[in-house]
Amino acid sequence: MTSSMVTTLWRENTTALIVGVVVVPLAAVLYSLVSSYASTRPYRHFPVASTDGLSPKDSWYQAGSKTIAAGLENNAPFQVITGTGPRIVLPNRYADEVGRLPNLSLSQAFQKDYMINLPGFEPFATLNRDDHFLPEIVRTKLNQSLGIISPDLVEETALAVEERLGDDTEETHTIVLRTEINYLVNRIISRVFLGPTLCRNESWLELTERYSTNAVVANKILRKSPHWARRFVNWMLPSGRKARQDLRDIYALLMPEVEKRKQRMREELEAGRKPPKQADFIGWMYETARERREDVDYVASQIGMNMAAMHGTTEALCQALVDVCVRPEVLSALRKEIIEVIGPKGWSSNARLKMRLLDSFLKESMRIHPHNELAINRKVLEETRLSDGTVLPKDAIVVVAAAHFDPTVYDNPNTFDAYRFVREGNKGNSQFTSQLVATNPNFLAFGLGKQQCPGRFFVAEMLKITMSYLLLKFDWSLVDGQIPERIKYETNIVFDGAAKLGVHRRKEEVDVGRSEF
Ligand code: HEM
Repeated sequence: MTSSMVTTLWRENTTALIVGVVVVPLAAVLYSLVSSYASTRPYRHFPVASTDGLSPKDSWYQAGSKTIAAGLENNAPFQVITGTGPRIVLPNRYADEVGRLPNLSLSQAFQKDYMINLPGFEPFATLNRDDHFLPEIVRTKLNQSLGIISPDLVEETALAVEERLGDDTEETHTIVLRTEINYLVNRIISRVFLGPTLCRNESWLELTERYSTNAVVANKILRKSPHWARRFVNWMLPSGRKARQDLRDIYALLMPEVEKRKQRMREELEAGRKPPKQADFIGWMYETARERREDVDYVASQIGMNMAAMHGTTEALCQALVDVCVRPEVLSALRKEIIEVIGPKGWSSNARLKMRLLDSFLKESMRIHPHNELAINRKVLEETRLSDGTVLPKDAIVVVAAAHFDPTVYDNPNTFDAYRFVREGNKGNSQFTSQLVATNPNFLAFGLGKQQCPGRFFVAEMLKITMSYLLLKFDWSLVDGQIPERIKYETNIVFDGAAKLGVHRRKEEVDVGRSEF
C-alpha cells in the first residue's frame, strides 16, 4: 500500500467516524428537538389559558379543571398547553358541529397521547388504528350479538359476585372498591370477549389488570417528559419495563388460544359455513381481517379492546355504588323497580328497557361525576373552517367542553336527581333521547358524532345486570362515613385505588340469576 493510499484510507475512515459518531447523532437530536418544538408550540390566534399565576403547562397539570374554567370565561375557543402539546378547547356550543365534521379523527388524537410508537404500547396502537378495525367490530359484531350475550352476562355476574363478595356472610365487610369492581368488570367483559374458560383464568385477569396499570403509569410519566427523550425514558422507567414484561407474558398465555380459534374460524369459512352465532372477539377479528385482507396483532388488539371496555365501566359502576350509599332514599325505589321487572320471569331481552329509573340513575351518576370534563377529543386532518369562521389549523388537537353543569341546560345542575331523565323521557317524544345510551351535546360521557362510543349499548346492559345483582343481594355503606375520594389527573377523574366501601349480604326478594332470553 502506497503512502497516498494510506492517507486516503485514513481520511475516509476519519470522515466516516465523524459522520457516524458526531453528525448523525447530532442531526437526530436536532431533528427531535425541532419536531418536539413544532409539536409543542402554541397555535396562533387562540388565547392560552392558565390560572393561579402558574405557567400554562403547570396550570394544566396542577389545576386542570380551574384552567378550563378560566379559559371558558370568555365563551370563545382557547388553548391549553398539555404534556403532549397544545390543545384547542371549544365551548359546548360547538359540540354538534365538531361531532359531525368528516375530517377530524379520534384515533389520531389518541395516537399522540398514548405513545403508540413506543414498545409496550402496542395495545393502544391497535385500539387507535386509522382504519377503525376494533370500533367497527364493536359496532357490527358485538352490538348485533347483544341478544345472545345477555344470558352470559347474567351467569358470569352471578358467579363472579358470589366468589368475590361471598354468599352467606352475616357480617359487614369492607372491600377495596376499585380493585373489586375492576375484577368483576374484567371478568364479565372477558366472558363476552373470550368465553367461560379464559374469563375465569386468574393469570389472564391478573395480567391484563397489571399491564393496564403499569402502562397507564408509564404513559403519565412519558407525557410529562420532553418529546425527544421519551424513547429513552420509556426504556428506563420501571413501570415501562414492567408493562413490556406483562405484555410478553400475555402473548405467551393468549397466543395458543388465538391460533386455536383462528383455525376453527378458517375451517368454518373454508367449508362455506357461517361461523356459529356466539360471542368470540378473536373469531370476529379473524373474520373481519379476512374480509379486509389485513394483518392483525390479535393479542395486542384483544388487550386494547379489554382496556377500552374496562376503564370507563369500572369507574361508572364504582360511582353508581357510591351514589347509592350517599342517597339511601333512592335505593328502595331502585330495588322496587328491579323486583318488578325481573321478579315474574327473570331477565328477558327487554328487561333493560323497562328499568327506567335505574337507567336515569346511572345517567345522572355519569352526568354529575364525569370521568373527564372534556370530550370529543379529535385531531384536525385538514385545515377546517367552522360555521362561525373559527379556523382549526391542520394537525391541531381539539376538544369540546361538557355542559353537564350548565344551568341553562339542566335545572339545579349541581343537585343529584335520580329521576331527572325519567321526567325528561315523559315529555313529548323524548323517551329515546333521555336514555343512558343516547348521546347529544348536553350529555357527552360517551362522546358524540361519528366516533362516539360504540360500546355504550353493551355498557347499559352490563351496568343494569351488575347493579341489579349488587343491589338486591347486598347492602352498601360508606366506611366511617367517608365518601371515597376521586383523583384528578389533567381533566381525567378516577377513584382512588385505596377507596373502600362496606358491604353486607342481604336476602334478595327474587332470584336475580334467573333468565329467559
Ligand atoms: C361506562 C363505560 C364507557 C364509557 C364512559 C366510554 C366512553 C367513551 C368515550 C367518551 C369515547 C370517545 C367518543 C368520542 O370522542 O366521541 C369512547 C370511545 C370508544 N369506546 Fe367507549 N366507553 C365505555 C365503555 C366501552 C365499552 C364497554 C366498549 C367496548 C365494548 C367501548 C369501546 C369503545 C371504542 C372501540 C371506542 C373508540 C370509537 C372510535 O374510535 O370510533 N367503550 N368511549
